[in-house]
Amino acid sequence: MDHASHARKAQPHIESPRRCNGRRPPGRPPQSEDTSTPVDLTGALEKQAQRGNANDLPRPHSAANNTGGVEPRPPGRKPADSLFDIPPNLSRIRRLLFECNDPIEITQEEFDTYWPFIDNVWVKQRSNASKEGLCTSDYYMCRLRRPTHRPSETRPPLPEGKRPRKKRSREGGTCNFQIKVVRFEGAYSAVTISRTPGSDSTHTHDLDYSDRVKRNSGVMEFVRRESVKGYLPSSIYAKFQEEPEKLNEAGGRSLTVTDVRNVAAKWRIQNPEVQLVPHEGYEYQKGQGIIKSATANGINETSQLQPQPQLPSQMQPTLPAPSPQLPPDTLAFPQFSLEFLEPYLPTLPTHHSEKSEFPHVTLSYATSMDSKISLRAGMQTVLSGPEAKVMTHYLRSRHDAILIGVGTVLADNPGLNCRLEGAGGFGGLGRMWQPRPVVIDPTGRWPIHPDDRMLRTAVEGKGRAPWVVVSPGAPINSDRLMMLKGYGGDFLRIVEYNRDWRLRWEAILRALASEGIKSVMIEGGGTVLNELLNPEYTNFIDSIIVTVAPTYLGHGGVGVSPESKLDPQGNPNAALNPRDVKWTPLGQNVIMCGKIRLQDMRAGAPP
Ligand SMILES: NC(=O)C1=CN([C@@H]2O[C@H](COP(=O)(O)OP(=O)(O)OC[C@H]3O[C@@H](n4cnc5c(N)ncnc54)[C@H](OP(=O)(O)O)[C@@H]3O)[C@@H](O)[C@H]2O)C=CC1
Ligand SMILES: Nc1nc(O)c(N)c(N[C@@H]2O[C@H](COP(=O)(O)O)[C@@H](O)[C@H]2O)n1
Repeated sequence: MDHASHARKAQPHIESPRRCNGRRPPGRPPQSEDTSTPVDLTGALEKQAQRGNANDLPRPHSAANNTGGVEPRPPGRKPADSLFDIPPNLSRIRRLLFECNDPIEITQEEFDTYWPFIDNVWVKQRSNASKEGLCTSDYYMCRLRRPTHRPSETRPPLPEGKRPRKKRSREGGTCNFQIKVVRFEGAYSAVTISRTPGSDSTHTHDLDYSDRVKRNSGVMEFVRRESVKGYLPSSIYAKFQEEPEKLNEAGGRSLTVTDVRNVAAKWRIQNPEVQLVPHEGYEYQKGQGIIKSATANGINETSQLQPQPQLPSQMQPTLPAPSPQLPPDTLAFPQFSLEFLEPYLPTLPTHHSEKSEFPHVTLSYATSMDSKISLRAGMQTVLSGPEAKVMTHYLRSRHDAILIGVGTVLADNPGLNCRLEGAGGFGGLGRMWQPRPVVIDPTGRWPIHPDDRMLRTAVEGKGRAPWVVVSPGAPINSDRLMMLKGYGGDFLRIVEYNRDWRLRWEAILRALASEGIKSVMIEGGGTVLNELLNPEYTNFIDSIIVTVAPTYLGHGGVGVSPESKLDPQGNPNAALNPRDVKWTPLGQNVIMCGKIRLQDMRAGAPP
């Protein structure tokens, strides 16, 4: 984006699946099965059924007995009028990828086609990459590994007159099912999916239960594609319900109109002037919602799944409607006081807030005792305990933007959203409390893929899509531009450099302010923090909130340490001393808060 422009009306770009040529990767030993042609999913399904370990899986239909499972058409095409382009055998392949009875080897293209329809089942735990980057292993655990509720003794007492909410516990308790997804890239590309040694052999629940807990991104992508055409969410929802077998096959049986609204809201925010319309043959009627037009088929047929007829006001229920089930990664709102943070935070916005030249800047990161923020560059390292993590998400909710360098995106694949209960997508409306992720990527190193957590988070209505700060020479072709814009993100070109051909932070911060960002929390990584802690930039930093962990990560870690400073006599001096410092223990961590800026450079700010 030209940083003064707000034109974000691009149509979405759907990436085509990557191709592979079926060759074995160099240096990889041949396996007992012939892997020179990767096992195709339907073939794997056949084999499982023949070995008798496919439980009650039906054998694949042939074209002759195709009663719904096999689609006699290639993926990526859909019959006229259908809102779904469902790949062949989807429901059975979803079950295969859910059960993971035997290791499965598939092509990258098959993985890209089917994984979005089953990703709701899994939560990624960690990734390992080989030295050459040709092989990556991603470890996933079943999303239902965690319990739904806290034990009652840790729950705070309810205010007087409030009835305890009925909490359903998880079907079958928690689930210890874990898988490993190994990808070989390069000339040959293949993906193997297998259970990890520590995994249980089955889930404690069925696939339908996972689908009820969370919608998969394949289904949400169908919703997004329809939303960007400017249709009313209730109309999209009604249209989906017209194809129940397709919706079920894709795992979307539990799709709600709220899910559709959340996806549509993202596009709507950027296109407020567009008048949303029902689909052709539908109309909106007060009190009835979306109904089929009388002209459509000669009858005035009310859509079955639409809002209930309204009750007269005296009959409206007095209790609030039960909260929809929150996503499993929701963080409970802190029950401990975070008051100590207040002096270091941006002031809460008012209607009269003036536009400043620069936003309030908070540096916030977690460090070891030896000032390392990760074990090594490119490796995500957890340093915050549960309480400090909740604090970080609270801090995210208090800033308009969260900024990181591209090194951190590539290392961590972060969500950069606020997952506190009550934030948008976690029980809150729209994008309430959700900050804008900002990535400094001057040379366009981030490939930007729909599977990236920041994009997935945006699609799921649980965060905003990122703005990517680039330099003028960054390779941004129209596909990348359209894709990022399609998700609600954008590129921000900065043309001011310092002596070392680095982007000037004043320029980045000024551009963010001109886009309406009044506060930005900078999380890292090492390169970004080390630059900003130098005297050249410290007058742009308002405060610093550091989570200190009781560990030494050692010499190989990514360190945070500004350049040394000398006094006028040439003797070494402390590089930076934060002011108004406060230390607060929080669980296993200690939080250090301090102020950095000496004079306020922001236009209109008091001296
Ligand atoms: N514990 C914690 O709280 C946190 C830890 N981390 C960890 O930090 C590590 C990543 O740190 P690191 O590798 O240093 O990466 P960074 O995230 O700091 O990104 C560095 C890259 O960002 C670009 N960049 C940053 N500033 C500028 C600028 N002024 N002008 C131009 N480009 C700029 C450069 O890209 P280019 O090279 O393309 O020019 C640079 O190489 C990861 O392991 C991550 O897990 C990250 C955040 C928080
Ligand atoms: N506060 C804090 N503590 C840690 O221990 C960390 N490793 C980080 N890392 C930062 O948080 C990002 C991950 O965010 P999501 O949970 O994916 O939203 C990561 O990219 C770092 O910026 N922070």
